[in-house]
Amino acid sequence: MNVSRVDHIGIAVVNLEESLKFYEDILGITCQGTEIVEDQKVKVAFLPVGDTELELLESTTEDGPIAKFIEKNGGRGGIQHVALRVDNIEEAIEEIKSKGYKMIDEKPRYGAGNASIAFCHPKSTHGILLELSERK
Ligand SMILES: C[C@@H](C(=O)O)C(=O)SCCNC(=O)CCNC(=O)[C@H](O)C(C)(C)COP(=O)(O)OP(=O)(O)OC[C@H]1O[C@@H](n2cnc3c(N)ncnc32)[C@H](O)[C@@H]1OP(=O)(O)O
Ligand SMILES: [Co+2]
Repeated sequence: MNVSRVDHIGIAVVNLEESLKFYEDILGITCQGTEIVEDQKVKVAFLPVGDTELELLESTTEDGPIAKFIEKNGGRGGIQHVALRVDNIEEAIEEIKSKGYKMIDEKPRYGAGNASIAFCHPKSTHGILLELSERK
C-alpha cells in the first residue's frame, strides 16, 4: 500500500457557511465550491492548505455520521477524520483486511471530488477515524 500524503483533514461543522467564513478569512482564500455527497449524508467544502486540504463537513440529515459526531461532541464540531492518499484503494483495503484490521468499508465508496474512499474502523486505528482516498 503506497500512502503518498495526508489527503485531507475532515472537520465536522454545524454550519458550513459560517465556518467557511472563518477559514477563508484566516487562509485568505475563497472556497471553490461545495459538494453534496448523498452516500455520506454530507455537504462538503475543501480548502487547500499547502499540499493537503481542510474538508469542512456539514450533515445533510439528522442521522448521518457527521450529525452523530456533533451530537456526541456536545453539539460542537471538531476534527472527525484524517484522510490518507493511496494510489490504489482496492489494494489498500485488501492489504489492511489481510493484516486482520477492521474496515468500515470493505469496498470503495464515492468520495467528494470523484475520489474512491474507504474508512478504517476506529477500533483498529486506536481511536482515529481514518479515511483512505484514491484520486483519479
Ligand atoms: C465526503 C467524504 C470524503 O472525504 O470524500 C467524507 O469524508 S464523508 C465523512 C463522514 N462519513 C463517515 O464518517 C463514514 C464513516 N463513519 C462511520 O461509519 C461511523 O461514523 C463510525 C466511525 C462507524 C462511528 O459510528 P457510530 O458513532 O454510530 O458508532 P459508535 O458510536 O458505535 O462508534 C464506534 C466506535 O468508534 C468511535 N468513533 C466514532 N466516531 C469516531 C471518530 N470520528 N473518530 C474516532 N473514533 C470514533 C466511537 O467512540 C466508538 O468507540 P468506543 O466503542 O471505544 O467508544
Ligand atoms: Co473525508
